[in-house]
Amino acid sequence: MDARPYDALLLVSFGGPEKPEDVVPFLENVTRGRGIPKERLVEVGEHYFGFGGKSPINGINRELLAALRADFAEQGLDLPVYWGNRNWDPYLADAFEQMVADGVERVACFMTSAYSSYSSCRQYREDLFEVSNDLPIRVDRLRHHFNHPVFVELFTEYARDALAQVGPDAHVVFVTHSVPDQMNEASGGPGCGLYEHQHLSVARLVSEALGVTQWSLAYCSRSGPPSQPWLEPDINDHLEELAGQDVTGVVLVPIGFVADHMEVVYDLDTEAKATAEKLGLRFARAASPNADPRYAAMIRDLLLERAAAERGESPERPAVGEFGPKADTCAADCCLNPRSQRPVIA
Ligand SMILES: CC1=C(CCC(=O)O)c2cc3nc(cc4[nH]c(cc5[nH]c(cc1n2)c(C)c5CCC(=O)O)c(CCC(=O)O)c4C)C(CCC(=O)O)=C3C
Ligand SMILES: [Fe+2]
Repeated sequence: MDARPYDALLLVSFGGPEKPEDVVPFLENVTRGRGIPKERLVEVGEHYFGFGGKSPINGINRELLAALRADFAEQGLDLPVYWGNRNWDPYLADAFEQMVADGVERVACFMTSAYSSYSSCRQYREDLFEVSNDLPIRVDRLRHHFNHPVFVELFTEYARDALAQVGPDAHVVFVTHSVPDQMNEASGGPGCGLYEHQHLSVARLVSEALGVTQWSLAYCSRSGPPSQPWLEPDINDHLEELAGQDVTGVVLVPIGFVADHMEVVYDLDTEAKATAEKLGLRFARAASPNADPRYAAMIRDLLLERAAAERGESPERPAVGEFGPKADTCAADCCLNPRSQRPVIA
C-alpha cells in the first residue's frame, strides 16, 4: 500500500445544516451571488425545518470518514484522512489549516460528487483554489468516479434490492439533480452536455446489468426562475406521465447522489413518494452509497491509482461504459460558468 507522494486524503463535500439556527446562514452561503429567487429559498428552508433543521449529509460524511479510516487500517495504509465542506462547518478552510499544522505537503482530494458540471466539479475546484492558494500544500483532485465499476455495481445492487420490493414489472427511473440547460451544455467543455450524457451512460449500464428495458432519466431539485430552462422532466411530472402509460410500479434510483442527503430524503422520499401514492404507483427508492465499505474501498483504489500515476507508473484506471476513465485534470474551459471567472485547481 503505497500512497506516496501523498501524505493525506481530503474528503471534500457540500456540507449541510445540523440545527435550526444553521439553516438560513447555510442557505446564504450556498446561494451567495447565485440569483436564486427568494420564494425558492423559503421553500428549501422549509424542507430543512421539516427535518428539524438537520440535513443528513454531515452525519453520513462522518460515517464515510470512519469507513475510510477503517479501510485504510485494515489495508495497512498509514495515511491521515481529513474532511472539509464547501458550504458548512467543518469548512474546507479549517481542514487546510489543520493539514498545514500537521505538516501535510501534498493532499489528494476526493469529492462526494461523481459527475461533471459547474455545480458538481468546477465550483469545488474554485473553492479548493481559494482556500489553498496561499498555503504551502499541493492539492490534487481524484478523477470523477461516475463510471468507476464499483460505483456502477453498487447502484446496480441497490436498484436490484428496490426492484425486489416493487416487482419485476416496475419502471426504473434514474434520478439526478437538475441543473440549468446552460450549465449542462458547458459541462465537459462548450457544447458537450457531458453531465446529462454521463448520467445516461450510468443509467444504461445499470439497466443492462439488471436486464431492465423499461427505464428513463428524470431530474429533481430544480431551483431557477421559471424563465430559465433546466434539465427535464421533473421527477413528479415524469411519474404522472408514466402513470398515464399503464405503468403500475416505479423504482427510483438516485444515481446523481452519492448519499441520502436533503434532496433525496425530501425531493424523492417525501415529495416524489407522495406523488407516486397519489397516482396509485407502487414505489421504492433504491439506496445510495452513503458509507458503504465498498464505496470507501473504491475511494482508496482511486487514491492509490493516482498516487502510482504521480510516481510515474502506469496504473490500471478501471472505467465502464463509453467514456473511459476521466482525465485527472480538467481542460481550462471545462464546466465554465459565465458568471464566475474564479481560478481553479486541477
Ligand atoms: C449538480 C448538483 C449537485 C450534485 C453534486 C454534489 O453533490 O455537489 C448538488 C448537490 C447538493 N446541493 C445541495 C444543496 C443546495 N443546492 C442548491 C442549489 C443548486 N444546486 C445545484 C446543483 C447541484 N447541487 C444548482 C445548479 C443549484 C442552483 C444554484 C446554483 O446555480 O448554484 C441550494 C440552494 C437552494 C435551492 O435552490 O435548492 C441548496 C440548499 C446539497 C446539500 C444537501 C443537504 O443539505 O443535505 C447537495 C449535496
Ligand atoms: Fe445543489
